Amino acid sequence: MIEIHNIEKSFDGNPVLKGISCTFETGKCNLLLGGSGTGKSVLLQCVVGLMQPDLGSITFDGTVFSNNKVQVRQEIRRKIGMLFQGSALFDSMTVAKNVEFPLEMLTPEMSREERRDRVEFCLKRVGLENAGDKMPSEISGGMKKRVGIARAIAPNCTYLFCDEPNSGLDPLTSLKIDELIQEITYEYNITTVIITHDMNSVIEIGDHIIFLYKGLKLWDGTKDEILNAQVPELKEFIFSSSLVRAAKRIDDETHSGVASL
Ligand SMILES: Nc1ncnc2c1ncn2[C@@H]1O[C@H](COP(=O)(O)OP(=O)(O)OP(=O)(O)O)[C@@H](O)[C@H]1O
Repeated sequence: MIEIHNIEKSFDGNPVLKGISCTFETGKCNLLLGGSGTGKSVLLQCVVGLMQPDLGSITFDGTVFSNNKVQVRQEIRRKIGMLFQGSALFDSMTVAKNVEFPLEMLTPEMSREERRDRVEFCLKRVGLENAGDKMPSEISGGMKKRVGIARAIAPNCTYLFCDEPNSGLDPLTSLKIDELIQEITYEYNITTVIITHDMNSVIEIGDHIIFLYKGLKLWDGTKDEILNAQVPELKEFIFSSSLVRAAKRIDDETHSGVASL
């Protein structure tokens, strides 16, 4: 579990995170939800140590991360897998080499053969057992995301952070990527944090959703609770989704008997 306590962050005197406290639960898909510019990426960067918060603390399974010794921070960082928004694969390396890269960096004790086996296992796990020799330019956007996931889990991560894993994907591919992330989260009991503004993901995989608005946490709960949330800013966000509006319209019509006329 990752615990965030009263995180504040400003840029040039402009507050972006205004005292955020929340938890990311183990074995669950924790979604950071919110509109553009609400501070999701800044919060994620503070959590993974790419940015220093001005105030507050972050704890990974009981170990304080922020302001701790470099060695402790490095230990925690080694347990973090990242899936970047644009997949961020190395274009000059094959798919297999991309997945092997963090193993070379983080687990020098592994032999070349062990690394190869692990790469093979991870590529198989994400459904890309035959793509190891391909170059990133030869595969689709959805496959790139799968490679990104394989690379993130290769060093046996305990925490998986995904920055908008559905960006640039069609709805069906998005759904499959969401399902893959959820399966991996449950299978390895990892703490997964996903930045999203996609209501489809919320409804599909939102085990725990944290709604940010203008640097504040306004709500948290599950996918089963979100449609009944009584926070006006969240309601506005949810019902800006055409899909949710359409579903609500059908529901209203069904209950008023209009749909059967
Ligand atoms: N390094 C930085 N320097 C100055 N301002 C920054 C920096 N990083 C982020 N910001 C500002 O912080 C605010 C929140 O940005 P952030 O990227 O966290 O939003 P977001 O919720 O992730 O949005 P989106 O969904 O569009 O990616 C924005 O106003 C942004 O301009």
